[in-house]
Order: sequence, then C-alpha cells, then structure tokens
Amino acid sequence: MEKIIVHGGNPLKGRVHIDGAKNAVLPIQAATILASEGHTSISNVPLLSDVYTMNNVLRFLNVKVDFDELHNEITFDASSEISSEAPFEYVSKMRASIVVMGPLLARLGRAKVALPGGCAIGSRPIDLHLKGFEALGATIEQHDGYVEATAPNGLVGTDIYLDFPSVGATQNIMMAATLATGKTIIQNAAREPEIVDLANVLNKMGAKVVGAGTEQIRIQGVSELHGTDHSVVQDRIEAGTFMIAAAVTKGDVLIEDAIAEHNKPLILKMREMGVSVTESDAGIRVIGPDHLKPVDVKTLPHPGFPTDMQPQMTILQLAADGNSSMTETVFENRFMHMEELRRMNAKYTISGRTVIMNGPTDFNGAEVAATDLRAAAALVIAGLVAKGYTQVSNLQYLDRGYYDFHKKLASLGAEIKRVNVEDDSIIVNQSSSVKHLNK
Ligand SMILES: CC(=O)N[C@H]1[C@@H](OP(=O)(O)OP(=O)(O)OC[C@H]2O[C@@H](n3ccc(=O)[nH]c3=O)[C@H](O)[C@@H]2O)O[C@H](CO)[C@@H](O)[C@@H]1O
Ligand SMILES: C=C(OP(=O)(O)O)C(=O)O
Repeated sequence: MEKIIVHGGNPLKGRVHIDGAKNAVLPIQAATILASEGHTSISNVPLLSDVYTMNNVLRFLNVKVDFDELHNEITFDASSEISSEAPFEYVSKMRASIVVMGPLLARLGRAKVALPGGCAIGSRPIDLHLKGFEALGATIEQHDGYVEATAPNGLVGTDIYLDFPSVGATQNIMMAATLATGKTIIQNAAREPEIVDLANVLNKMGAKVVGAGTEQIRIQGVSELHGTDHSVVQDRIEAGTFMIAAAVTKGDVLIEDAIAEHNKPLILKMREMGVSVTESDAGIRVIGPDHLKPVDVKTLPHPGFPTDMQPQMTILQLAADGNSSMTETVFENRFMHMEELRRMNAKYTISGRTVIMNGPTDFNGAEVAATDLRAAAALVIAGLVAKGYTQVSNLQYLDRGYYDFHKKLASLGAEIKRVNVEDDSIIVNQSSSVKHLNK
C-alpha cells in the first residue's frame, strides 16, 4: 500500500506546472472513435490512471492506441471495424467510460455499455444521457446491468432540453449528434471549459458544432469525421488545487500558464478571504495572507463554483478566522472528507447539503484515508499546514486526477514523500505505479 506522508509547516514558494485536464482528455479520447478515417493525435495528455483506463476501453473496442508517455501524446486510429460493446470489466473501473456511448451510437447505430453505477460522491444516474439518445431516435433497453442503444437507420437531429446542465450528458449528446441527419440543438447545456475543448476537437475532425461554452449548443450533422491533432486544455482543477495549497500555507506560488477565466469563482472567493491573487500572461500568482477571512460558498455548474474544488476549498475555510459555510448542490454525498478532517481537529456541523465550519483550525497531523479523488487532494493540503506528520492512504483516488502531486508540492518546498508501506521504499515517480494499477 502506498501513502503520502507530509510534515506540515512549510509555506509553498516558487512556480508549478499544470498538466492537461483529466475531464477534457477523457471525452476527447472517446471522441476519437468517431474518426473513421485517419489518425488523431492528442498532446498535453496527463499521465493519470483514468487516461490509461480509457485507453484500455478504446483498445477493447478495437481502436489502435499508441501512448508516447515521454511526450504526453496519444495517437488513435479508429479506421478499422469498431466493436459496439464496452463490458463491465472496463466500465466499472471508471464512470466516465459512459462517454464512449455517444460516439459508438453515432458511428455504428448501436452501443452496448455496462451501466457505470454510482460512486462515493453521489448516485450519478445517466437518465439525461439516455433521454438525449432517445430524442435523437435511438431505442434504449436496459438488461443484465447493461444499457443498449440502437438506431439501425441512424440518428436524426432534434431539439433537446436538459433538465440539468450535465457535463457528461452534454458531451455524449454532442458527440452522438455530430453524425446525425440534420440539426440538433441542446438547450441548458453544460458550459464547462472541457465542453469547449471537446467541441474544438470535434470541429477539427470535420463536425459542425457551434455555441459550446454557452447554454445552447447547435450541431449540424455531417456524414463522416476524420482524424486530427489537438492539445488538451490545462487542468483548471489541478490549478485551483495548487492555488488553495499556496494560500493556506501562506505561500507565494505562480501557477504557470493557468487560465484565470476558467477559475473565476475560485479567484473571487479567495480574494474575498484576503488572499492576493494576481492574473498575468505568466499564469496566476497566489500569495497567502497571515489571516484568512471566513466566507460562504455554494457549488454550482460552471460558471459557478466547481464541485471539484469543494473539498480543497473547505481546507481554506477551516483555516479562516471564524465560521464559514459550504453548500454542495451538485453531488449529494461529497462531504466524506470532513469526517477524516475531524481526526485532524476540524470543527464543523453538517446540516443537509451544508457544512458550517468553525475556524480557525489548529490542524493536527493524523492518519487519514482518502474517500474519493478531490478528498485525497484536500487531505494532503490539510497535512501541509498540520502540526507534525499526516499520512494519507487510498492514493488510487489521487492518481485518477493528479500526476506526481507529491513531487510538485516538494518542488515548492513541502516536506512530503510518497512511500510504499510494505517495502518501505520511497516512490519517486507516480507513473510506474499508475500503470501497474491499470494492467
Ligand atoms: C469526467 C468528468 O468530466 N467528470 C466531471 C463531470 O462529471 P459528470 O459528467 O458525471 O457530472 P454531471 O454534470 O453529469 O452530473 C452533475 C449532476 O447531475 C446529475 N445527473 C447527471 C447525469 C444524468 O443523466 N442524470 C443526473 O441526474 C448527477 O447525479 C449530478 O448530481 O462533471 C461533474 C460536475 O461538474 C464533475 O464533478 C466531474 O469531475
Ligand atoms: C468527480 C470527479 O471525476 P469523475 O467524474 O471522473 O468521478 C472529479 O474530477 O473530481
């Protein structure tokens, strides 16, 4: 078992590089299924376990996948005959595998994918994805843990209103509609930067998608798509995680090339707390104050405060002088990190979807276990300011979304290492263990 061991107290100082976004690259990997001709080369790919999992799903579907890890580039060739069925063994490893469904349905008129199931942070149904496919003319059947969509005569463009601006449903429907006959309009679409990145790739592949990044996306169907080149957008959540780590440690860090526009609500909330956040062409510079002011935050779909920054933000709120609140409106069960933080001396009460935190917290080092991806990052950040040693286990969650997190923090001055508890060895680089996990 691997653990991160951190000794708190060092302010973070320096510059940090941010990788390509997990939540952008996964649907882009799936989109390569749509290219019946040519290769698609995706660069700025983060070396994350989810990326390897998606590669394995695609390989199973008969897409040729060549990962040049040294250059963070993957080349996909989907020009051979593609299979329409993604089995449980692959889909169960990662919820986001559901986004292969739209491309398969578009290209083959059939997709059979194991139901992805819920996960720790909430129930996460896929009803909106399926309603969208049905509106495009597909027949949906669910049996034996699988969901099957069929449209033997192809999909037909239509108007679709999403009851909630679901990121995955918007991506799946957008991809399905690229090869449909006629025009599709998605109303109340998700507006996340990762949606825009996906639309850019689709357009480079020959699709006609306009309006991505707004609440109305219009897709004019085309008869076929081809390979292209694309560099993945920077990970705003990784950037935000380092912004919080810098602020809470009273540090001074430049998050290189970070796109301020993608992190607006976080920047504004941090400023409200008294953190100095400056935006420039070089990136976002964060300087933590001696005293943080309490603040109330509510998560919302983009451009609201991102749920994927919620656990990290609670660490900053717990450190503030006074009572802060966090209301989680996107996922119903995303406060599990709070229970672990109690062991580190956090004081709070949860009422429904809101947690009231009583700062300032005198964080104590403790042994804690990550319960999901962003919880893992939050616990490490708490460890950066805790007295003594904090040990964070369940790093398989962290590896889904952060590459060499401990190394990046160490380069900024944190006293941190990743160890293999069984044989006592120090892990220098995460990628070998991630690959091992994904075999
Ligand atoms: C790989 C990826 O990009 N993951 C992100 C994506 O997840 P994901 O695409 O799964 O998130 P959604 O936007 O779809 O989900 C948001 C909410 O809508 C609900 N819902 C969703 C679909 C559906 O058919 N029915 C339904 O009720 C979900 O249960 C959840 O409560 O967006 C989330 C919200 O920003 C982020 O936290 C995840 O990091
Ligand atoms: C919840 C997340 O991801 P996923 O949707 O892949 O579980 C996340 O990135 O914080």
